[in-house]
Amino acid sequence: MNSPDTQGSPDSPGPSDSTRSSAPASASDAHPLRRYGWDSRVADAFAPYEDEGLLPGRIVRVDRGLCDAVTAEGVVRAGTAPVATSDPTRTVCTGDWAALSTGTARDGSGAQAGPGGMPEVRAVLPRRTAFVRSTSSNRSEGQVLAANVDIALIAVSLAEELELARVERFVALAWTSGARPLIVLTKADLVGDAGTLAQLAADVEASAPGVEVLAVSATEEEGLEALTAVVGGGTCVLLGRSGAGKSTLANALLGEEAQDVRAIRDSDGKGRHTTTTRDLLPLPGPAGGVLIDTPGLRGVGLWDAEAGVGSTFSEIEALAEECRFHDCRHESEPGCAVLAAVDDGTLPQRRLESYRKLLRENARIAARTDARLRAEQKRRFKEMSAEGRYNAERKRGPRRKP
Ligand SMILES: Nc1nc2c(ncn2[C@@H]2O[C@H](COP(=O)(O)OP(=O)(O)OP(=O)(O)O)[C@@H](O)[C@H]2O)c(=O)[nH]1
Ligand SMILES: [Zn+2]
Repeated sequence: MNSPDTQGSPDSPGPSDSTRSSAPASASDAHPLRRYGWDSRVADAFAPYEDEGLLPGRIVRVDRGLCDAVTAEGVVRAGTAPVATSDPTRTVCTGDWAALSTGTARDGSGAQAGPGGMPEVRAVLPRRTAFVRSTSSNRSEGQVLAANVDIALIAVSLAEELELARVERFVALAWTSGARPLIVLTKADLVGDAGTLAQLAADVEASAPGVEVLAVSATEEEGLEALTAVVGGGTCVLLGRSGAGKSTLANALLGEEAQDVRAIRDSDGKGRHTTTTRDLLPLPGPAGGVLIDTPGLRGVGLWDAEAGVGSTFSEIEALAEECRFHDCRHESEPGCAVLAAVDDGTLPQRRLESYRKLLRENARIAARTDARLRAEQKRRFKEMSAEGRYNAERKRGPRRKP
């Protein structure tokens, strides 16, 4: 689900926002990018770049060598050469916060734009969270699909039999990214009675300890208010199998704005040259927030997901603490608390099997990955997420090119 849009669209901050921008960019409340997720943490991370006359922006779309970023001046097309890297986990991606040179900074001190006057991404701010997928190439590397996601909405259709292992897989993916999973049971109108609905929700809840579960019906407009309240203000993505109702949910969340945009596209068939798609769309409503829906994200696979799998099966990990052997594999070891729980019926056999399967899947992907490259990526990712990294670098001097 992508909504095409033109530059300077109605949902980009307009003139009224620019007049407010006489306040310093670090004042997060009234910031023109507030509805795109600007908060005090982003403001702090951006502060040093503001001193350089760069503009903050959030990446709404990336394609080869170029990106679209929403800034206080609207959507700008920018080059990404200054932040180019051979590490696919570090390439600029949708959802990233960036420092841009546009040559038109408000106070006139704007850092020069790149070749040909093209705005450029000069730096990518540290990511809070990231969805990374394993690429299908032999030399497996992680490829980052979306950054700074707060909530992963996992659409699970109630129109068909629940596949709990699939739900667990998506939950593991969400935890791995650093985002909070939220399970949305879709098509609740197709469930016969309230008792059945409650039972289905309970089954899902048991498979996702600590994860909120909401039932909605897009057709009956039920549960949408609760969902809107949860996602409002944050950055969310949609995960779920084909037909789970993701597009329908996206439309419901995006509201009339998205439909208006679609109407524009439909009126001229396949779209105009001036029309570009966006992978990051603002949510209507007072709280703001955005929905990221990038190609590939919906079908993302595990990558370096061991901890995420652990969080998904937290009750198994807790039981494992009680196993006699520290390195118990919960297969046939004496004194295994996990197997004991299966025996006495407190842990469903299905759960244990699902846990093993996901760990195996993750291990397979890890084995495929060049170990050295992976260690390097991991180290850099840690670095990137470390708060205050930028400031530390400033004190140390400029960063060496990788
Ligand atoms: N009855 C009912 N049907 C729904 C509801 N939400 C979605 N559907 C239907 O379910 C089907 C699949 O919905 P989509 O939103 O296209 O699902 P999707 O997850 O985006 O599918 P992909 O694009 O293949 O990934 C469509 O025929 C929808 O009309 C609902 O709340 N109630
Ligand atoms: Zn054990």
